[in-house]
Amino acid sequence: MERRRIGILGATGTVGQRFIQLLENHPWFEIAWLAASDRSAGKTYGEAVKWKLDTPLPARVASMVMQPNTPAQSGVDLPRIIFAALDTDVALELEPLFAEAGCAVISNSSAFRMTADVPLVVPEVNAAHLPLLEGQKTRANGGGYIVTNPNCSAIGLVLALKPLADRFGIESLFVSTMQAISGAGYPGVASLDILGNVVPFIKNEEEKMQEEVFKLLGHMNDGAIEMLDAKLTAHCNRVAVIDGHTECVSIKLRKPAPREEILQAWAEFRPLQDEHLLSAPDQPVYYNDAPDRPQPRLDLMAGNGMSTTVGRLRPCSLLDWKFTLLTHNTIRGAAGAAVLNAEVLARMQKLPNSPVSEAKA
Ligand SMILES: NC(=O)C1=CN([C@@H]2O[C@H](COP(=O)(O)OP(=O)(O)OC[C@H]3O[C@@H](n4cnc5c(N)ncnc54)[C@H](OP(=O)(O)O)[C@@H]3O)[C@@H](O)[C@H]2O)C=CC1
Ligand SMILES: N[C@@H](CC(=O)OP(=O)(O)O)C(=O)O
Repeated sequence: MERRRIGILGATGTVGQRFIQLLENHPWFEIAWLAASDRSAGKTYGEAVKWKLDTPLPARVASMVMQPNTPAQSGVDLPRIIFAALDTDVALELEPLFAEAGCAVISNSSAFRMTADVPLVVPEVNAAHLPLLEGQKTRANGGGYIVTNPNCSAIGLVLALKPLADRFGIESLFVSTMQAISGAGYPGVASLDILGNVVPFIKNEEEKMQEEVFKLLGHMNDGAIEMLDAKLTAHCNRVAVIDGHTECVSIKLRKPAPREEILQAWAEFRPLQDEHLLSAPDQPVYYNDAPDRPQPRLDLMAGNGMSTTVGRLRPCSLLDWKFTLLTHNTIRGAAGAAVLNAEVLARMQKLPNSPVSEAKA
């Protein structure tokens, strides 16, 4: 695979830092451009960032100069692949500018997830939706486009649901989340609000989970997404955990589903196994049969943070079955998901040329 220059927009934030950690030694991508707010432009990355990860900030990246955050102002040769980790209101304004400038914008934000011609993708679940981006390329003329990954709670949920949807069909679903504080970005939730506490509200989260799951599990029909026809209700809560979103799920299926067949559906769910993608975990849904798992402290890094761990499958007296799942919100739920989307686009030869040899500085 030819190595490509990439940029990171929102590089100083919680998700931006994960991008740096995941991409610094990535054999297909080279970090060549960084930008965030006007507060950061002109500083070195090391000066602009409050590095919060438990691996060292790479020295090469620390010395890079943060660029202005619009394509027209960029001082160095703009890469044509941009990983974006911006707040939604900022993404609404900036992401289209980069797409119109001919960039593939691989976005984390919710700004365009539900836009009809923007793919909302988890590759194991709905890589078949990626051709939607062709409609955007026609409009923008420059060959740029936006591809999005879902809300971090929706990602873990659809990984566990997809094998069940395919084998048994989903009729209705109840999900209650316990979401880590890193999901709120930095500095996020005040320590006085969250320590020793649970906050039963995350703005817009329940709405996003409810609508995104239907698009993710929908089917392409005549060039558009036909949403999943099911009922879903979500309760979203913030808990005093640093990383890792836990979700308790009760589900009603359309066909009888014996326990062994559900476990088999998860175990056999390896849709990307022949694609040789660097960030794809061998086992996207890992079932842990211990009675008290999954737990954020113990199961967070399954599949290098890219697997969803499921446990506690048991009958539900209201619906059919219930289980618990855990997903790393800033890796599988954010930066890792976007990197995997880019790897799939690279394999499909849908990424613009962004050759390393053209780098100016
Ligand atoms: N945290 C998580 O688990 C997940 C987050 N997401 C989504 O990813 C996006 C980023 O989240 P997160 O990293 O947590 O947020 P943070 O608040 O930690 O980081 C925000 C980033 O955006 C930059 N920024 C702020 N204002 C502007 C601006 N006007 N122009 C350009 N850049 C700006 C900041 O730069 P500066 O340092 O200069 O202020 C910073 O780099 C959000 O849309 C979020 O909803 C998605 C999935 C999971
Ligand atoms: N809102 C999520 C993080 C996230 O995924 O947000 P968004 O859907 O805006 O990208 C959380 O607080 O944990």
